[in-house]
Amino acid sequence: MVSIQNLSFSYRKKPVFNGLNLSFQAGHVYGLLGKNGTGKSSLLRNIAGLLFPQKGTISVNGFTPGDRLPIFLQDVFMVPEEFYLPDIPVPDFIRSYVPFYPRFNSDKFRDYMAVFEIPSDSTLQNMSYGQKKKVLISFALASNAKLLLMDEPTNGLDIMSKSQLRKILAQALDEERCIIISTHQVKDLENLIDRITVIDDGKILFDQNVEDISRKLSFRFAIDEADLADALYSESSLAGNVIVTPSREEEETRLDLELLYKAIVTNSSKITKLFHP
Ligand SMILES: Nc1ncnc2c1ncn2[C@@H]1O[C@H](COP(=O)(O)OP(=O)(O)OP(=O)(O)O)[C@@H](O)[C@H]1O
Repeated sequence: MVSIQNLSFSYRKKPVFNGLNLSFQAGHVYGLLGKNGTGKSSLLRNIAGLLFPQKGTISVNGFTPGDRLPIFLQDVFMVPEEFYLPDIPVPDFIRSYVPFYPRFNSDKFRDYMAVFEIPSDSTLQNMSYGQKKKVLISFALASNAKLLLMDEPTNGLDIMSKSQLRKILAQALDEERCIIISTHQVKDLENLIDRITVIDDGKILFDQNVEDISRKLSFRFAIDEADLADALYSESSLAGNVIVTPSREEEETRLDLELLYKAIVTNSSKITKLFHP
């Protein structure tokens, strides 16, 4: 659905990407991870056609985002970290924005709002940041856009709302849809993301399916000193040393995204070798 080839992008004085290659397929939820300032938001904005590459190409459903053709825009929805919504009643907001999304589904919008426990006839003016975000996310999903770009969607959501969001996103995913989520709050989206892409210093540090990660890596307590010494990453906790280590045969452990991320950024060469022997 999204194909990025040889992308170079910089702000006036700040190079962000130089020759980035990456693709995103329909039917998946991608977790885009990376340190502050590595370019996650800039990448999402390039994909949405809000920023333009200096070199290279981006193709989304066969369109070049920077052309901003209406037929492209109706199939892409970006939920940015910071956003503005007008101080108007929700029904007026819907009436104003629905014409841009011909496949918008009002019933689904009401369903998502109900899951988030926000009355569909309320007013944006009286809402908190988190409540407005829920309206925007409900709109994004109900738009039926094939590509959903979400920048830190769980920021500002309370604990219950985070699980409501996971539920809604899981419901909204189908084979035609691709959801790319940039986040630091990996725990919030565990069990939802099915491919992890880590960007570091403008490059792809890691890009693997959760299934392959679970097959190749194990997340557990160290058995003894030797086990600890062999680990790709370790962290002490009250219950013992937690480690990320290559899986032994037929060993199945629960993927811990936070530990995985730490292992990737601290020991990327060994992890890369494990996935690309
Ligand atoms: N409008 C801008 N003008 C100039 N430089 C910018 C602008 N926006 C971002 N940058 C710089 O570009 C780099 C990438 O920023 P970006 O916001 O894409 O990173 P990020 O990975 O999303 O960061 P975070 O995790 O903190 O949200 C950073 O070094 C940042 O300082």
